[in-house]
Amino acid sequence: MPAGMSNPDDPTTLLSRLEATIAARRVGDPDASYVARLNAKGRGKMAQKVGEEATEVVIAALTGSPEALVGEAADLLFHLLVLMGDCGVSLAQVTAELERREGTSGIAEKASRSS
Ligand SMILES: N=c1c2ncn([C@@H]3O[C@H](COP(=O)(O)OP(=O)(O)OP(=O)(O)O)[C@@H](O)[C@H]3O)c2ncn1[C@@H]1O[C@H](COP(=O)(O)O)[C@@H](O)[C@H]1O
Repeated sequence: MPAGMSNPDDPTTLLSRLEATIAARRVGDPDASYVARLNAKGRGKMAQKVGEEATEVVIAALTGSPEALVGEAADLLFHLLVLMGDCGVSLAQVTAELERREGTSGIAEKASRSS
């Protein structure tokens, strides 16, 4: 583990906890909660934030430091979870889809689409 890093939870555990926090805050006070504020602004704003954060990830990857990419990737994952929650899509559904794909080469999967 890089020096100065604490020992974080398992990534899936942390993302599940964040998903639960987001669900709880959604109905909170927009003056006190960023999630509640995003919820009050609606799905369009949530989707816009995902687009913005994705662009910032691209910029950090191409021109920034690895540390900058860490920050932008965290922003993107957070905003994606907010948007998914609003759409009724759970982290478990996404991990199940990734699990279904596990072991299938992307090259082989793409080739199978044309046959
Ligand atoms: N992980 C995050 C997290 N990551 C980023 N952000 C916020 O996301 C915002 C993004 O900043 P921007 O300048 O892009 O957004 P903005 O100023 O709203 O932008 P525009 O309206 O101008 O587009 C900042 O306010 C960040 O603090 C987050 N806010 C909350 N969380 C988690 O969500 C939990 C609940 O947060 P609250 O709902 O605020 O209690 C927190 O305990 C955290 O665990």
